Amino acid sequence: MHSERDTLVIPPADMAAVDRDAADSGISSLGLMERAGQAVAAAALRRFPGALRFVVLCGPGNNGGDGYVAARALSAAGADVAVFALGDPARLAGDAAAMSSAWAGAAAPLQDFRPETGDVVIDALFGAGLARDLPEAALRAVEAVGTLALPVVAVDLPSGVDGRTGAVLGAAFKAAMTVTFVCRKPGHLLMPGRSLCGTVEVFDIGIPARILMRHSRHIRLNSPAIWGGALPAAGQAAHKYTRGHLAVFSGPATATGAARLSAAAGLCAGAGLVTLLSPEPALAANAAQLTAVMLKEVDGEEDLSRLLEDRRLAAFVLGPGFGDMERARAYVRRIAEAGRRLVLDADGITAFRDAPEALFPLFAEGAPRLVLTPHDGEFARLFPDLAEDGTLSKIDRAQQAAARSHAVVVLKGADTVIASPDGRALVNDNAPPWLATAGSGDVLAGIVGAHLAQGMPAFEAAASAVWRHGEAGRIAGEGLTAEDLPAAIPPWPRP
Ligand SMILES: NC(=O)C1=CN([C@@H]2O[C@H](COP(=O)(O)OP(=O)(O)OC[C@H]3O[C@@H](n4cnc5c(N)ncnc54)[C@H](OP(=O)(O)O)[C@@H]3O)[C@@H](O)[C@H]2O)[C@@H](O)CC1
Ligand SMILES: Nc1ncnc2c1ncn2[C@@H]1O[C@H](COP(=O)(O)OP(=O)(O)O)[C@@H](O)[C@H]1O
Ligand SMILES: [K+]
Repeated sequence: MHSERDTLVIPPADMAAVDRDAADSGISSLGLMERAGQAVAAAALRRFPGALRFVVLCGPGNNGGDGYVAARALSAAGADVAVFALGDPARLAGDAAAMSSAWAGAAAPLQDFRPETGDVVIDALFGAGLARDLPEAALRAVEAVGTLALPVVAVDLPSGVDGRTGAVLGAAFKAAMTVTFVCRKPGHLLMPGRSLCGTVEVFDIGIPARILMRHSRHIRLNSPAIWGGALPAAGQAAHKYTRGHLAVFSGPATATGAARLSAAAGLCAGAGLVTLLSPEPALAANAAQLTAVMLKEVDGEEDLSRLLEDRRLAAFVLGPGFGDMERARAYVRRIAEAGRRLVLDADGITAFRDAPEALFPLFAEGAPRLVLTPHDGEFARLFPDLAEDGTLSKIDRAQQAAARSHAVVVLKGADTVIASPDGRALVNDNAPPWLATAGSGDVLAGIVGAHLAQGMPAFEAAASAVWRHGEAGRIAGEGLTAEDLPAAIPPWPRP
């Protein structure tokens, strides 16, 4: 399990501030670079002991500086090393210049690099400072290395990956492993960057936690270290109502399965009771399929109002297969007015596509009570301007959406981001690709609902649900269908 420091995610601009603070407090930046480059060399030797030659590609900034240290360390370990430089090494400045001078071997121009089978490439062209598309010589190197499928060890980030957004600038190396320093950067976690990093090793080069914390902006890797303590303990005396009562709205007779998936997941995720609220025409279809999940007819606002008199109904899931947009909006209003907690998914989100401003004020008061679980398409319906703004990272988008809606936003995908209106954001990395299957999102909504019903704060409820959903995907394995997921939800992780 991660320690809290292991979960830190710091964007490159804030890392630059960390570096400045470290220097101001008397920490030698040259020493940091030495440790960074040594760590790269050690990792490369460990992972590729049979390399015929290490080819170190050094860029024009400090990432290149790390490369020169790695070249020296690999050479000192007896390996065959060749260095190729982008730009004239004589024009390097500061620490990178010092490390280039300390490299006793030659540095040929990058244009002369001809990869050979058996090479292991150390990519030290660009890291945190990449500011625009890769230059031509770097693009050619990426292509040549890709053609021979040579293993790449990336220093800090695969060159071409934007450390802030995970976007590819022109082209990028596809690394077998990435050795980064101090903590993860968003580009290691956000797609497509994550898929280009290979295994990520985070190396502590000795920057004290007090400096890191000063510049960390509440972005973390989603991990039980963050929310493990958020589940209220079920004492010996617990009964089903103390474990929370979740209600899930069913769709019409022809579309009941999605809500049943949510309900089943809610029960498996720990809600004491789950009731499916069904319109009259869908009662028979639902009744034929349910056992532990209870069934109740709710066919209009009056039925719902009566139901809301039962204060034990703590949390609701609305959206999976729901279908009726007008009724969705009316139900959401009732639930909000009754002060209940709501997971709004799928059709429940789409119902507000033309009028998101009608949704947000309903849940504006007090601690967040609304959890929105959009995929990218649904997100664009509620937040079209944020979806279109190409300068924003996925983390930025989720954070701004959460602040605007006063909801916890779960922006789904391979790199699901969970954001709170108070600015906290988590990036999830445990979901296997085979979770992308019809109905998988319905299961997630049910898990979030179960956590809300148990009284967890909305952010922790959502984040832990995303993590358990990812674990369930791993446990159920490749080839799973959404129906396999509820039974695979792992127990609550105890630290
Ligand atoms: N605390 C830490 O984490 C530590 C970090 N360390 C290391 O420092 C690295 C960050 O170093 P960095 O800031 O010098 O940035 P880096 O990526 O080398 O590139 C900057 C240069 O590239 C240039 N440039 C940019 N884009 C370009 C393009 N497309 N095409 C052409 N040129 C382009 C840019 O020029 P400019 O944009 O100003 O014209 C500038 O000259 C970090 O990734 C890690 O490896 C360690 O040493 C130890 C401690
Ligand atoms: N490539 C992927 N890797 C891992 N998880 C994914 C990937 N693509 C989607 N997911 C997850 O699968 C689920 C799909 O939900 P959703 O898009 O609502 O589909 P559905 O409506 O069919 O249930 C989400 O939890 C999402 O985060
Ligand atoms: K790099």
